[in-house]
Amino acid sequence: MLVQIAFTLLTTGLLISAALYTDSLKEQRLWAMGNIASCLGLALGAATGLPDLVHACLSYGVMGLGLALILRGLRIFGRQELGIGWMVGIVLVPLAVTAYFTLVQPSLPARLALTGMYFGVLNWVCAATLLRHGNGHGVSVTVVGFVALGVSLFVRGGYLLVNPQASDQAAMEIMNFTLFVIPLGQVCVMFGLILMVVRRYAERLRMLSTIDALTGALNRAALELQGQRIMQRARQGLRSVAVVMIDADHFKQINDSFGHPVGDEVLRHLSVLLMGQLRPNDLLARYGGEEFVLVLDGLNSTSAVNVAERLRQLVEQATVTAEGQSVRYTVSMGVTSSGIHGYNLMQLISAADAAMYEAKRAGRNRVHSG
Ligand SMILES: Nc1nc2c(ncn2[C@@H]2O[C@H](COP(=O)(O)OP(=O)(O)OP(=O)(O)O)[C@@H](O)[C@H]2O)c(=O)[nH]1
Repeated sequence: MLVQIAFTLLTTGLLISAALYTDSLKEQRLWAMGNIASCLGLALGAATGLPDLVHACLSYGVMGLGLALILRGLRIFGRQELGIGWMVGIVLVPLAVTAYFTLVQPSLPARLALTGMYFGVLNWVCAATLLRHGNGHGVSVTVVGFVALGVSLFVRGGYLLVNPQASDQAAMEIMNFTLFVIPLGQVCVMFGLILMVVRRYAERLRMLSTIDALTGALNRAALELQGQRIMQRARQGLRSVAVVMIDADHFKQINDSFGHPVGDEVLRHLSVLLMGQLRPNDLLARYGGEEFVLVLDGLNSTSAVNVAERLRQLVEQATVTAEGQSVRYTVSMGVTSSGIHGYNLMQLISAADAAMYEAKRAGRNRVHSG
């Protein structure tokens, strides 16, 4: 048990130290607190000198709290919540079992068996929660750990319930099995949780480095990287690729008349509207202040002009409401494709930009191809 506590403390230390260096994840803090509570519960279980009921309630209550915190972290990891009511319930069940089998119908084996089986089931609930809401190596390792912990706690509790006085060979084997599996399960859970945290931070970093914070569209660097890939795949598959440059008309006037925050809202609106119309392989990127680029995989210039015209009309018909004001705006678009300028992304962007300026010169709120 000492090794188990030492290992849990070590991994908790890792979770906490990672939290100190970065803007930490809420689930990471909950898992760290849950681990500390579990260790404390285990240590209290081994403590002596306290009245039996107090000793058992403290130990099981704190262990229950540890698992409730870990389960809450797992739900948050899966973008869900676990209410305080559920957490209190999770802690109260082992307390009620302990009180019943100490005060009402005293039986140490029944108490140990039922609380063990209960903690086993809670570990399975943790595994099921993760399986429903997560994926990746970290999740697999953690699920294996929770399942192993659940099996060993449940089997040990179940055997004790059926054979309260057993001290035969089978009892020894079950004890040896659980003594081997529980620390192993704990190791899997701890490493799995750390892997899951690392993956979340990697996802966060990738988001920050590829997504434009204001509009949610790709940023310019991501456009260049992902756009090149689309070009390459399209060239190999002998498909056409179209590029559309989109620029909000008289945007300076919108900022000047309604204020910068309303201008920001207009940009967000445009981005959401465009994203809602894209197919999975298309790209939308914010190219500059009020300029966006669309990369449309598999479209030639004629089809891309039709798409652009439909988008232009959608923007023209929309009203943006922000800061208590209603704003209508229009966009000018330039369209080109690989059929005219080849599969060089930067060349296509620059041709689409030139076509867009033609649309501006011709009076704005229109689509030009070039
Ligand atoms: N609100 C807001 N404004 C921005 C942002 N980025 C750039 N702008 C503004 O966008 C405006 C662009 O103005 P211009 O380049 O003159 O273009 P325009 O007024 O749209 O005129 P045309 O393109 O010729 O129709 C500038 O006033 C920039 O300050 C942003 O993130 N938010």
